[in-house]
Amino acid sequence: MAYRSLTSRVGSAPHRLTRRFLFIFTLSLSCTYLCYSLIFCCDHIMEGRGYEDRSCLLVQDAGSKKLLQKSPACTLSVLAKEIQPQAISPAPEGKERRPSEEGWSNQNLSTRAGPVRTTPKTTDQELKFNNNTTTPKLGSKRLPQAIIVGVKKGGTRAVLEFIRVHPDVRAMGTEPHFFDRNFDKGLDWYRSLMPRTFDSQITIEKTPSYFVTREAPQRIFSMCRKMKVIVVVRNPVTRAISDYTQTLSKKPDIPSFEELAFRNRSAGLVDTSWNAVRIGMYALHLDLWLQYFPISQMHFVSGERLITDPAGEMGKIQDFLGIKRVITDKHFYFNKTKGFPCLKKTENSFLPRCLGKSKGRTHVQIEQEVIDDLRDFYRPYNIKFYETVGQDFRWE
Ligand SMILES: Nc1ncnc2c1ncn2[C@@H]1O[C@H](COP(=O)(O)OS(=O)(=O)O)[C@@H](OP(=O)(O)O)[C@H]1O
Repeated sequence: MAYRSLTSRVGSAPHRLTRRFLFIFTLSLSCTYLCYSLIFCCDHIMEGRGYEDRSCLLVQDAGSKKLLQKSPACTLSVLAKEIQPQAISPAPEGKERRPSEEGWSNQNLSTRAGPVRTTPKTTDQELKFNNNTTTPKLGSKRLPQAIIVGVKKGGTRAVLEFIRVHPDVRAMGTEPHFFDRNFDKGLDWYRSLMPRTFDSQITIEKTPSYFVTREAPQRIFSMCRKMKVIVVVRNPVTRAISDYTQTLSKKPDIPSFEELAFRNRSAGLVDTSWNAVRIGMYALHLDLWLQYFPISQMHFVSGERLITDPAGEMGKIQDFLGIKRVITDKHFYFNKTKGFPCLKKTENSFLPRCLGKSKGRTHVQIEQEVIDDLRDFYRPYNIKFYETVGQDFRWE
């Protein structure tokens, strides 16, 4: 008996040791597993939809370019889906399609439903449309985030030349006419024309005919619904005379301004089919743009104030673009010979520069009576335009 209890006590000591060892081993294994699971789980939280959605929302909601760039993956995905011009069928004749109307979603504008619900994937299409041309030192060619859409003879060249002095803006020098004449050439063609930019810079182009091109708002919207649209407007009567003066300088044999402007002069019937007259009916054209873009996404520059107070107008443009007010009155001087404000230095040179000879021409002399009749004709359009824009341009 004494022997049995002795052996059982002697035999249980290593047994207990083994059990203790097994217990500690199991405990440490469990701890390791728990830690691993926690880390593993966190990884999944970071990659989960909630995170992606938030980064996409930045792109969707932010008007500012800087936010766009903070979530590049989403931006790429948004761009790739938005820009497929060949797939956009024209709106039915006489009826512009509103973005909210049915059927629009079939036109590769799936981003309206929101990239927020899409897991960004890099497809061949995306690679094609996105920054695969990036060269770290030179930047990359990007589609514009802001466009000066008009108006012809409003002062669009002055705005472009002034804004490109800003270090955060790069502009295409010539007019690409993509959304009117060259739309068939496709977005790759359009983008290839753009200057190289860094992430912090805005790409901008100007084509004054866009404002009066029926398809332009829809096409621009389908490329980038967050596009910042700039319109430089000028007294429509002066604008028409400026337009006519330009045409006359190229074709000296055209009929007189008066002959072209009126269908029946004595009855005071204005010929609205003449482009020089039609362009100045701003309220009509603006209606089409407002079917796609909210007024807050459009900025209207006074062509008159651009001459009398260029720094003031440029200040407002910089605010609209969400960039620092770098261009101030220090950048301008009034050139008495030219009769216009000029830049003290430009984007590429420290020398002063005025716009070319075709900007600031002496206008053809037009009878005061003709001017008065045209002013009367434009009055209702102007008033409607002031009301819509919320600015009085004082053309009366
Ligand atoms: N700083 C400065 N220098 C020269 N010209 C200036 C300037 N600011 C505005 N303007 C006015 O710009 C008018 C030409 O407008 P656009 O550049 O839009 O013309 S175009 O549509 O690109 O042909 C041009 O019209 P005209 O005066 O009729 O020639 C100018 O009045």
